[in-house]
Amino acid sequence: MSTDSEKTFAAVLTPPARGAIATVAVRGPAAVEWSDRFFTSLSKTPLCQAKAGRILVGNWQASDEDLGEELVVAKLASDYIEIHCHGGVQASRRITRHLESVGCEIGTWQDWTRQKAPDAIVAEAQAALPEAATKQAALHLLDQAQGALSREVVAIIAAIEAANFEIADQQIAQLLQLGPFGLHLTRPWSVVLAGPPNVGKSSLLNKMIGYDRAIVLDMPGTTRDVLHATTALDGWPVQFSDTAGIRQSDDVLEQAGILKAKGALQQADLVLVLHDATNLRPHELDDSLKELPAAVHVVNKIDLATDLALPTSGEMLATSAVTGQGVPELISAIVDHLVPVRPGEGQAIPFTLTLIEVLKQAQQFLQNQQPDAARQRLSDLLSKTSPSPADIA
Ligand SMILES: Nc1nc2c(ncn2[C@@H]2O[C@H](COP(=O)(O)OP(=O)(O)OP(=O)(O)O)[C@@H](O)[C@H]2O)c(=O)[nH]1
Ligand SMILES: [Mg+2]
Repeated sequence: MSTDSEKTFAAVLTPPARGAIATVAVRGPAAVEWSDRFFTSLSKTPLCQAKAGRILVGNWQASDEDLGEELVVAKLASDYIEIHCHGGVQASRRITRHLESVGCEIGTWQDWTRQKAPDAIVAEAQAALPEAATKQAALHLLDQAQGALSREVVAIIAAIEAANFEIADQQIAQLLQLGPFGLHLTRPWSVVLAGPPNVGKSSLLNKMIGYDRAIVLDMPGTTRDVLHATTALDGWPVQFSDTAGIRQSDDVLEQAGILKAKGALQQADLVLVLHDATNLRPHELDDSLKELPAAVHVVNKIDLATDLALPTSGEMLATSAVTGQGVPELISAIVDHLVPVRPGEGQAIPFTLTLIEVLKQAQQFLQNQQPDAARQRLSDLLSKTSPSPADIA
């Protein structure tokens, strides 16, 4: 079996979608030789004779029958070639097929990133970066891609090796506290709008996202399926789900919608339970909407109920989906619920389920007086030869 330093490896670095240009990168001892088998530059300079840093225009052709493709090849180092061909899927796939036919290993851009990253956590962060839905989420992932979490794990290993078990335990606990936040760097928070029919759930959704995503009608039972809309609140990615009004119903279709609505409640990070200011009946609320683990109660349509006396407890907010009154306050309340603690710049954050799981295992080992096992578990996280964090779970 060839080692990483012996093998020649290629990957398409651009997304498999429409685009003007696609880039295939080839690295390894045979990168130049194998590219030379297919590429003829206009100047007839073979890549093996070109200096590192040269960019050559030419033709990539597998055989005389093959029409070939005009493209650009950059020789970035004696073992590193970048081929810039036409965009889309087929042109780049043709090139990787040719390279594969002469023995080149083909991988994904994530494999490419993994190979170049200094450790497995950095590699995971680099692979996760394109999944970040907002700039703010991307900045925190960028910190991890630049080694913030790796350095913290190294510090914890050092604390264990120095027999500072209590400090190591605290450091792991601090990281674990940020776990739920870290998971949302690549996956939006889920906020579900729920309540009785006709209270204004769909209207409020539309108001908060700024466009008409859901149908609004003065008719109870308008929304049936669960509708999703993703947005950013204060820079954090949030997926809203609008649901069918929950009530007793004999209508089979409505019942199906209500069942879906109840299912959505289970997946939510936060539920906005809506009430109608013109018809406040909190005691008649369906059981599924009582005692939710995370809920904000919202009295909507306050523009129609000017003499309404609202409880001032702060758990009840008042809005008008028509005038927008109370909507900024509601958005602030949502953000405060979802992101109560905001990590600082450069802070270490575990950002995958596997990272969190391994940290928990290491903590458990420490608490069971098995420091060697804890240290090993943490070292595995960094190691590129051990299974990557994504493979461990
Ligand atoms: N005046 C006023 N009318 C509102 C407000 N919010 C919603 N409405 C009206 O109330 C009616 C019902 O609104 P929807 O948004 O469809 O209510 P819903 O809760 O989604 O209803 P279902 O999908 O049937 O459960 C529509 O006529 C809206 O225009 C509000 O804040 N003020
Ligand atoms: Mg609706």
